Amino acid sequence: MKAVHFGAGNIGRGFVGTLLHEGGYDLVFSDVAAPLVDALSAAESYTVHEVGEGGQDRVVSNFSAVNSAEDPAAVAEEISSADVVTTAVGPTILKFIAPHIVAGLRLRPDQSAPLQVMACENALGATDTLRGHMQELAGDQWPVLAARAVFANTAVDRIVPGQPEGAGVDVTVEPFYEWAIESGPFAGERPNIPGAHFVEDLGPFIERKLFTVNTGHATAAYLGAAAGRQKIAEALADDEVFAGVSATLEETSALLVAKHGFEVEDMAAYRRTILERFRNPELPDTVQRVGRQPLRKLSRHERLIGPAVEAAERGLSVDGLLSTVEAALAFSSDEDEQTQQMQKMLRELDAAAFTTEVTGLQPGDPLFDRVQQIVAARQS
Ligand SMILES: NC(=O)c1ccc[n+]([C@@H]2O[C@H](COP(=O)([O-])OP(=O)(O)OC[C@H]3O[C@@H](n4cnc5c(N)ncnc54)[C@H](O)[C@@H]3O)[C@@H](O)[C@H]2O)c1
Ligand SMILES: O=P(O)(O)OC[C@@H](O)[C@@H](O)[C@H](O)[C@H](O)CO
Repeated sequence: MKAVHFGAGNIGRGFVGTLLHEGGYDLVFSDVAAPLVDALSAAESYTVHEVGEGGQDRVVSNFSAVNSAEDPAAVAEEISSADVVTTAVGPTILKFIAPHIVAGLRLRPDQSAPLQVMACENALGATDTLRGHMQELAGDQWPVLAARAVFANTAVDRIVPGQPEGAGVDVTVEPFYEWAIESGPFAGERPNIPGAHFVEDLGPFIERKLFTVNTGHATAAYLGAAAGRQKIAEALADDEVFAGVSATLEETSALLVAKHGFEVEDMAAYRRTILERFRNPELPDTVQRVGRQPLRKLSRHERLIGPAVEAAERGLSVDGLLSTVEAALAFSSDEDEQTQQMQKMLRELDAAAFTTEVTGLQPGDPLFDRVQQIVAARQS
């Protein structure tokens, strides 16, 4: 069995690649970072160090690496004979992955079992987004190519921080993981991924993950940065940040209970587990990594505005979520392009234009006025 995985970064090596390896797949990593591809090509194995309670080392082997920028033909060739394709590149990069999968499907023999495609990104319906890009590219050929693949949305959860200098291709991760995959598309022939669970309706799972783990994480990062903390664990040790994260997560839990019927006690237990994960003192995770790309995180269907709009429509509290939005606007980073772009937009656009462009909220939407006021206050 063979799996081609796009994005050999933190979660790619530290989670998706690890589980695919443990499921018996020969792995082909595809990335555009030449030093990373070279390092993987030169390595026979790498070690995933799980740090924190119950953590152990896991060794990943039987992999190769291809640079998709330098050798797209080799990537297409690998996909033509693969069983599974996964991605962990970031939601905005999926449009650059689509041409490779389309090229691979063109080469794929009709009698092959359908290629199983799963985008493992922090976004609602990421695989649907990838398939949409592919369909657009394939044009009239799409019905033929689409018959050669199945597409399943997934929700992946494991905190994989940025890796320290000199770690090579080894990865430090938390012991916890969860991978939920839509079962419907597979018609019985599911990929062999130990520890993954298959669900008929992914909607509640991905929203529970994105609007709890990622909303809470973003809140810890933005409030933590405002309080001068560098590590996520340090941010959580600050009583005010902790109170802010807890308040925000109570709001998203109330929404998830109302919308999907999760039990109140189950959501409380889920929150406790997540807060413990954030507090893991052995995990070198930073507010800079977790707060990266604030324009994506402030967009309409993402972890802050997404649940805030739905909570407001139900008459639920959104004060905590809006405090996180306020802190996000103050976020600064020397490394992150989007953060600098956000600061530039705050300087150049008026509050109404910024609110519309960044959050997707329109005048007349329930939260538009409150968000616009937060933006205006930031600009004054
Ligand atoms: N790190 C985590 O804790 C975590 C957990 C769950 C989900 N995710 C999601 O996984 C995705 C990746 O996150 P990450 O933390 O691993 O980021 P990362 O930056 O460590 O890895 C992304 C990798 O994608 C590569 N890449 C960029 N453009 C590419 C292209 N066109 N083709 C092939 N590879 C390309 C980069 O070179 C990099 O190696 C994001 O969507 C993120 O939200 C991350
Ligand atoms: O990857 P992002 O930028 O969408 O979000 C940053 C973190 O919240 C995220 O990477 C988490 O560590 C991860 O989603 C945990 O499963």
